[in-house]
Amino acid sequence: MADVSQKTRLVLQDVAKSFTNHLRGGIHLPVVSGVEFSLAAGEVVVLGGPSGVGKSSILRMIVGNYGIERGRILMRGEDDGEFIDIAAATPRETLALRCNVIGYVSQFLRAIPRVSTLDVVAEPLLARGVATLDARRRAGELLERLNLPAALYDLPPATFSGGEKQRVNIARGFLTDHPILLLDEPTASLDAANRDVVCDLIDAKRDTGVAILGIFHDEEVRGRIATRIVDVSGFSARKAA
Ligand SMILES: Nc1ncnc2c1ncn2[C@@H]1O[C@H](COP(=O)(O)OP(=O)(O)OP(=O)(O)O)[C@@H](O)[C@H]1O
Repeated sequence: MADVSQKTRLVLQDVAKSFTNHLRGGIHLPVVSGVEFSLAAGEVVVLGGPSGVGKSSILRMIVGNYGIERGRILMRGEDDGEFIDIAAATPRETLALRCNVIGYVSQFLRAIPRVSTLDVVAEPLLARGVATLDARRRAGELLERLNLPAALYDLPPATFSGGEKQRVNIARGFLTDHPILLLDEPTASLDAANRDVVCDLIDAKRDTGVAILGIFHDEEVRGRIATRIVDVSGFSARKAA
């Protein structure tokens, strides 16, 4: 059983995931089993292990995008608060957790047609009750910090370059103050200068006591930001296969 202290924000207990491909005669693909670790406020834990071992699947289970086949994923937003098990949460509870407790920067931005960049970034703040003008101002400041040209703010990000879309996605995820933040390869398409900005943003979040769990293939970024590495190979359900 993973350690639980006052500062613990997230606990995974005996979590397993496999996929069944119904288009291929029900082929069963085990991915991870016995996943067990915890994450505390002020930590930056990086999931390690080779491609395909199950790192993104773990993040997607934590955020409630993938069903959890076995085990518990417990989370809470404050010291000594009640843990909620996302494996047993109703859709309404899952949405509330995403609004208030857990932020997620996915690998790719899901652009909504016709919505401007500024509004895409401001949206999670609006959902938490921040006034429109204030949310848009804060969105603009963060986009500026991420060196996105101001001429792009009023355009929908659908036609942006990979690195531009990624910076919009990062701004959207970092603008709110969720106590847990999940990052799936946020620096993959960025140049060195913007990678540095994202590392600084991660450091700043950690300093305010956010619990951060991420995937970073870039060794230099990992070395700079990680306070601990959890090697997912140890939970590979295929190791015996
Ligand atoms: N929705 C899905 N349906 C079927 N199989 C899936 C699905 N999502 C992930 N997988 C499979 O689960 C395994 C783990 O994938 P995952 O993306 O979690 O790995 P990863 O460690 O994040 O890899 P990478 O470092 O390459 O991003 C892979 O074999 C992948 O094909």
